This record gives sequence, structure tokens and C-alpha cells, in this order.
Amino acid sequence: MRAAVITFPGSNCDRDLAVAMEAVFGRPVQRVWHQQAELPPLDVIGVPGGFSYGDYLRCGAMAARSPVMREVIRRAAEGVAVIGICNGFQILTEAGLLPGALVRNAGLKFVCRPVELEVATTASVFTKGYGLHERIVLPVAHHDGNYVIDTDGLKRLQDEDRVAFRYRDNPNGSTDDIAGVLGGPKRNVLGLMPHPERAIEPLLGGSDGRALFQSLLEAFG
Ligand SMILES: NC(=O)CC[C@H](N)C(=O)O
Repeated sequence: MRAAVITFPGSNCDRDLAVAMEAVFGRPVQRVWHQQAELPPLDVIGVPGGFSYGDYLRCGAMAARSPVMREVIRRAAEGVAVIGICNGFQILTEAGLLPGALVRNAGLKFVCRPVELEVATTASVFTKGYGLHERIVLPVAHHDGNYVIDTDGLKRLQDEDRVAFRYRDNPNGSTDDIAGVLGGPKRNVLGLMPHPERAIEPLLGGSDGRALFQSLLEAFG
């Protein structure tokens, strides 16, 4: 297992993500500054949460133009697993790696609490360790988590079984209760607003995020 986590100016979940990956993968995780234009051989790339560039312009818009993202886009096209969490999800949509966009929460408030999710597909390297329709609890912490997509795009996601997670009690107004979506040529790109890296052991308040990292470990060894 060769994994890296990227840090942008304003990332604040990068260390959490690296710590979670290291705990489950049992291997050191490379830390990559966003100005790095090339990456070593990798199986998994983590695009972490936070407030890259202060969320100015639009969340993730400037980070999506960082030098490292050209390389992330290339690797995603080759089938490397790319996971974007929260601000990372916003960055992946802004980079065109995932369809749709994350806009201001319907309630116009920052939402920070555990939410119940349903695993909507197990057909991916990220979700195969869960049961189909399994209910899990992960924390969310965002003000721009409202997933929007046009009707044709939504139909494509549904027809291609690319909704990864749905909210049970939608906290932000997301279309079709979508909390996470899959993309990439091999369903190898995942973006999700909830934070699996903040739920990998009971001491953190829950361990339902662990199976996601475990799934990756089983896929890449
Ligand atoms: N925790 C995060 O990654 C926050 C994401 C984003 N900056 C928002 O508030 O919508």
C-alpha cells in the first residue's frame, strides 16, 4: 500500500487523514505539499478537508488549480484511488474529477455533528467493506455541503450506481440526499462530505469510518 495525503494552504484535516490511513494501513503515508508537480508511484491519494485558500472564490476552486492537481487528475485517469473528503470533495468537483458542485447549506448554517448515512453501493474499492444499505454514523463539519447536480447528471449517477453514501436525515439540502459520489474510469474516485477519518476508533466517538480504509487496504494490500 502506497498512500499520500496532499496539504493545501488552509487544509486542516490532512494530519487526521494521514494518521487514520497509517493506523489502518500499517504503513507510513507520504505528506505532499500542493506545489509539488509530480508524485511517486501511489495506490491511494487523499485530498483532505479544511478551508483551502480560506474558501475564497468558491470552496476548493483555487486548490483545484494547484500544481499537484494536474498530477492527481493524471493518476485518477490511470485508475489510482483518489479520495476527497469534505473540502477534498469540493476540490475534486472543482477539478472536474467528479460531477456536480457543493454549494451553501440549505439552512445557511455551518453544520457540525454526527450524521447517519446509508451505504448506497458496495461496488468500489472504498465501500466494499460495508454491507449494502448498511447504516453508519460519521461526523460532518461544513457550510458548503449541499450537493447539486443537473437532472441528466443525477440520472447518470443513479443509473451507473455511483452514489456512494446517502444521508438518512439530510443536514444540508443535498440533491437526492447524496453525501458521497464515485467517479473515474474504474469507480476509483470518491468524494464525500462526511469525515471517515474522524471515526476510526471508539475513542473518537465512533469507528464506522474504519471500514472505508480497510476496504482500500484489502484492495491494494
Ligand atoms: N471540514 C471541511 O472540510 C470544511 C469544508 C468547507 N470548507 C466548508 O465549510 O464547506
